[in-house]
Amino acid sequence: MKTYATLGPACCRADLLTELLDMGLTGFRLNLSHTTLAACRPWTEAVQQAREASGRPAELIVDMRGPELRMGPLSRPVTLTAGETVTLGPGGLPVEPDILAAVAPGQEILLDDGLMALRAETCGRAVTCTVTRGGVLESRKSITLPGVELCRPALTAQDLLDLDAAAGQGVTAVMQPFVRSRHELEEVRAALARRGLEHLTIFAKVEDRRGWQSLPQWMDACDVVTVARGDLGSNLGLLHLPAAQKDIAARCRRAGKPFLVVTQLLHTMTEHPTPTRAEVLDVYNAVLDGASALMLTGETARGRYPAQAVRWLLDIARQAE
Ligand SMILES: Nc1ncnc2c1ncn2[C@@H]1O[C@H](COP(=O)(O)OP(=O)(O)O)[C@@H](O)[C@H]1O
Ligand SMILES: C=C(OP(=O)(O)O)C(=O)O
Repeated sequence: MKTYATLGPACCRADLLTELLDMGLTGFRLNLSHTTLAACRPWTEAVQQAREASGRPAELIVDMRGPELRMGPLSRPVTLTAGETVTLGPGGLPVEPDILAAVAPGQEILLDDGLMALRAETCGRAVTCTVTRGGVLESRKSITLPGVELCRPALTAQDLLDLDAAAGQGVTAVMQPFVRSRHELEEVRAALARRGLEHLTIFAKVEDRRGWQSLPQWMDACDVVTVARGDLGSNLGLLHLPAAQKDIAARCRRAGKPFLVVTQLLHTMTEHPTPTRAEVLDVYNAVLDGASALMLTGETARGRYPAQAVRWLLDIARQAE
């Protein structure tokens, strides 16, 4: 079983990363939706120090921006209260123009993997919305328009710059968001080949219905299918996520394809030192369903108990195996 932890302010110290590798963690993921590779040099150096201190190779996966929809940067968190009106776009919260153009009145808009929700009221260059589920919105959180699909390139200009820096920063794999066709994976492979990085592993994230349904057409063009339950849950509706995960697992098993399960595996451990029974069962079941890899996100990137979360992940996986 391969196990990964997402890098973030809560864990990026060489001594802690070494401890995680010594426990048996396979490697780390850097989510480039929140940063650039160049800006993370101190973190990638900490990974290199941990490799040397532990004597383990430690994979380093960069998760590209790709076609994923994100809120723009915020200088500080914004509290959204149910019932209030909020503006997206010029004069309001930063959102890219192609997202605003795709919104029609009545559209549901989910923020931060569905933690918060809005309903679009009036649309134009800016979109006014009613907050239907409140919360605290932080910088560059995910934005989902259920049922709407934007046409975006597989790799952003920043992704290409990040790939330029990959060889010099010890990157071993890329994770491509919102894969919906072979074509996108071929673009990623070509971008890697142009940089002499054809040896990098490609993880392909299933994040919406089209990605799920087209899986048989593109599965063999990646190395590891990734069940990205954050966006997949928001796009399908949370109630449809279990069937989707089971179906993807079954298809991967039949094809002999490795697959990774990620997001909220041990979410409670972001704030608490132990997981819930439900989380322990979820991880155990993912292993029984044939997952070849598991990945923590916020638990290690920003949580209070990164080392304990990794310990639990490894222990549950071993117990299941
Ligand atoms: N490189 C980073 N720099 C700062 N904060 C980060 C970074 N990566 C992750 N985080 C924090 O950890 C949270 C959980 O990580 P992740 O699941 O990868 O992000 P998201 O939920 O936004 O897709 C992020 O929302 C962010 O608050
Ligand atoms: C891991 C995921 O991707 P991201 O953190 O980029 O939303 C997910 O959607 O489950």
